[in-house]
Amino acid sequence: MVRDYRQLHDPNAEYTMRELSADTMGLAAKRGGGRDVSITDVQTTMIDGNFPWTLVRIYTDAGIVGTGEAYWGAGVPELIDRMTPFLVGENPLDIDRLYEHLIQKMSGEGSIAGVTVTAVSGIEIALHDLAGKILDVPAYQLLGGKYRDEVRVYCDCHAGDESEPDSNAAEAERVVEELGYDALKFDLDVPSGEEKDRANRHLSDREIEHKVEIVEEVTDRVGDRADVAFDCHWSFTGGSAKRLAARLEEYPIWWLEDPVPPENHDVQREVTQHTSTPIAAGENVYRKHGQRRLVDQQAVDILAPDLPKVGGMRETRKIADLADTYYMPIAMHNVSSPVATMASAHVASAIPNSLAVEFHSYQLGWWEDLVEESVIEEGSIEISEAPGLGLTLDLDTVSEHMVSGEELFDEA
Ligand SMILES: O=C(O)[C@@H](O)[C@H](O)[C@H](O)CO
Ligand SMILES: [Mg+2]
Repeated sequence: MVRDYRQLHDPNAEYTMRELSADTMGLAAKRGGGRDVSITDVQTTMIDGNFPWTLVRIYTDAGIVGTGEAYWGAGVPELIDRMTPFLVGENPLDIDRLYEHLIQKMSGEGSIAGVTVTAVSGIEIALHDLAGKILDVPAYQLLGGKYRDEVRVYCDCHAGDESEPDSNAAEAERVVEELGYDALKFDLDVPSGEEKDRANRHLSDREIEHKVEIVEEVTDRVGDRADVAFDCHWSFTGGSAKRLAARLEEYPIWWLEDPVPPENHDVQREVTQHTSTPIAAGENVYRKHGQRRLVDQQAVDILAPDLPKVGGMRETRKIADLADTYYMPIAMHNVSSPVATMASAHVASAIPNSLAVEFHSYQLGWWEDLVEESVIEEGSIEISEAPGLGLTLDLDTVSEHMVSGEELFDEA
């Protein structure tokens, strides 16, 4: 016999597991859904975008298909192929259990933990899309409902338009005025002179002053209209990062990102605690277990997990809740197609502490053509009430931009 909350009120009531699930099935059926669904297949295809975006589709015996996306990485489609037998026959609504199941199965096989988590993330997102469609609710409802109808998006302008002498400032102005963003990011590790490689380098004060100039030009030009972050791509030593961050304290910057390499959280913490310049990091850290240390150690001011890499939608929700116990905002890193961008937006809508979600592909004319819906407008994403992620893949555009040798998905 199974005890449940009804037995607290009616001690004589007894329900078996079968009766309980029949009850739940009845509720779902009334909503037009139904719990009696099994996974039949999982397919992937890769798009030649800013990165090789890996789209994932989960097929079911109810004819309902869920779409997700994994962050790029070597071997991700192969890993997803290896996970498919662990999913076939399972109920796609058991998202948390299936997530754990895959993590357990795949680590048992000795795969590289990081990329395996990336592959699981793509599946986890597709399960949310699928569950939303089965239950006929938008994905944010599976995560606790909405804090906000619109999610703020910041535009990663990379290194600016390199044909312009003051390229960052000119591009900042263009993106604010023509594209309607009020939140931007620029690279601050653009190679110049001897700074050729992206490693953890010691910076001379001359090099630091060059970076200060970039920050000054951009914030002078758009600082009254836009928040601007600067990304260092984990390039500097702790000592140089501290000196740079201290120098930037007088400028109105949103955050300084990844000044030091991601492996050593103690160095990250040292930099963050040494300066009033807000420090963000997190895009290279996996699962709540990795992110927990950044939070607990207060090693960052702003946490920047990448949803289709860190473990998916529920994992990001859990990480956001951990961060919230330290009043720490979440600025989701995102370099994905519209699929994982929309997954990030649903989570950003459902968590209390979302600051903004990144958009990395403003120079790629066909990014939005991958789906039938409009995604980003005037620097924000409106969360739709359509079931699941609320997106329909445009298979013609997918096929046009597939990495060579990839196969198109089966029709739903
Ligand atoms: O925060 C960002 O968008 C960057 O760190 C990108 O992920 C990086 O340039 C990819 O190699
Ligand atoms: Mg970054």
